[in-house]
Amino acid sequence: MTRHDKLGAVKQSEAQNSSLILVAAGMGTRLGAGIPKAMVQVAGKSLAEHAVDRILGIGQITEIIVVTPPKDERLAAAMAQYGERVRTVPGGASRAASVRAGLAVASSEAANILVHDAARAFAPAELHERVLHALADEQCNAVIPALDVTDTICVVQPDASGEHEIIKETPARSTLRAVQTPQGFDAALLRAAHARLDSCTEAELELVTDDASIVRAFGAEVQVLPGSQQALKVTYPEDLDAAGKLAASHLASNPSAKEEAMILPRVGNGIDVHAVSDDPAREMWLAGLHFPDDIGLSGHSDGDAVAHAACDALFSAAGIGDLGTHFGVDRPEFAGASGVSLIAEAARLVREAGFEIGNVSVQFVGRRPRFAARREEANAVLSAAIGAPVSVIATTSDGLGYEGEGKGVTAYATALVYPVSH
Ligand SMILES: Nc1ccn([C@@H]2O[C@H](COP(=O)(O)OP(=O)(O)OP(=O)(O)O)[C@@H](O)[C@H]2O)c(=O)n1
Ligand SMILES: C[C@](O)(CO)[C@H](O)COP(=O)(O)O
Repeated sequence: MTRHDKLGAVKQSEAQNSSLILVAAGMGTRLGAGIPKAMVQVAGKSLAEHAVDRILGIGQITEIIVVTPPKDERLAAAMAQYGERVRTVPGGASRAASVRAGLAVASSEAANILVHDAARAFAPAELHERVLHALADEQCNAVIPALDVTDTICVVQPDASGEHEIIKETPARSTLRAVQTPQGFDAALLRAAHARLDSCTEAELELVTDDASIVRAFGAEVQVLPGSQQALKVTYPEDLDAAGKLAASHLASNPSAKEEAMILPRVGNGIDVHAVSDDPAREMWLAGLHFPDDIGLSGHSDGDAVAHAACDALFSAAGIGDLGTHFGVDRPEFAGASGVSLIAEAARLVREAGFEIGNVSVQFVGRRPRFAARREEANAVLSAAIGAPVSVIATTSDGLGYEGEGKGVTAYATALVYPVSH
């Protein structure tokens, strides 16, 4: 009786249903993009989207479970574009915990389960297919792709003083491989091996770096296939250059992907209201300009409603919160900051989140200040602050409402941003 039979599953053909767990919950601390790594944009698409796009054409993979960053719904929202075949589940504090979250919701019908890193977003469909093909063999219950290593690899240990590392051993390079994903497993085997980790602490799970090692520790044999240079793991900022080249060569050799690569812009709105101050000495700042003939707008900051509305529109377009999120109590350096410095920082944060700014348009409603003569000046100041065109227009409200009575100003802003590769 084979191990496979013991686990109670019987392979019938290569056309067995398979689930794929795409682990995409990591924070990407080594990449340092300021957003979860799977959301980082390369050539107009997030890493998670690149990964899913390469898998969708494989009919044998009947469901793709994307394990998303816990407490962050943005990636799950982005995955809705793929329909029912792609489902999402929040991940855990470690990669292993995230795989377990995926396993908990994977279909019990699946004969095989592939586990794949979103960080290896450019692993070609051909690699997934070779893993699935290997699993179709009755004797193979676990299979991974791996590359030969080109460096000499040594095992280290602390020296007697504990201050330095010394070589413990240098294994023969010909016996070493650099392990990749997708890693493929008989579903029952993977579930049983992971069940052994039920009592592990978070710290213990953190030490588990892949699923093949879990399955091997459980006693199963793991087959090793030749890996793919395209399955590189985006880990450090330097890896994004290589990722950009892989995305470009995929587009060049795949006309349908070229059509799909249309970059969709995103818009956001923002509104801000400030009352005219009771203090006749209060300076009026609006749209980045000082209006010496007017009484200023009240507020903790300079009261620049135009700049504040523009910030919220930018944040909303990029889906990264609002003024309170970014200039709240945890950033005291921005307490009371000028409108121009806030909008400049908002633009920096939007770019850090993987977007370029198309333009920002703001209209304010108020009796004062008289704006038309200084419109070009305001546009120039605000455009320079964000590095993209800003246009501001003004209107009165025909004497109606608080704006018409000269008691306050309302600003309405719209921003357009579009994803770019880092
Ligand atoms: N808690 C975690 C940690 C990692 N991963 C996923 O596991 C894969 C490999 O992890 P890694 O490259 O280390 O990603 P991060 O943990 O995001 O990176 P870092 O260690 O630099 O923070 C990635 O696709 C990552 O999203 C996950 O789903 N859940
Ligand atoms: C699973 C993996 O990609 C195989 O090489 C790797 O172990 C993941 O490591 P990471 O530290 O979570 O990036």
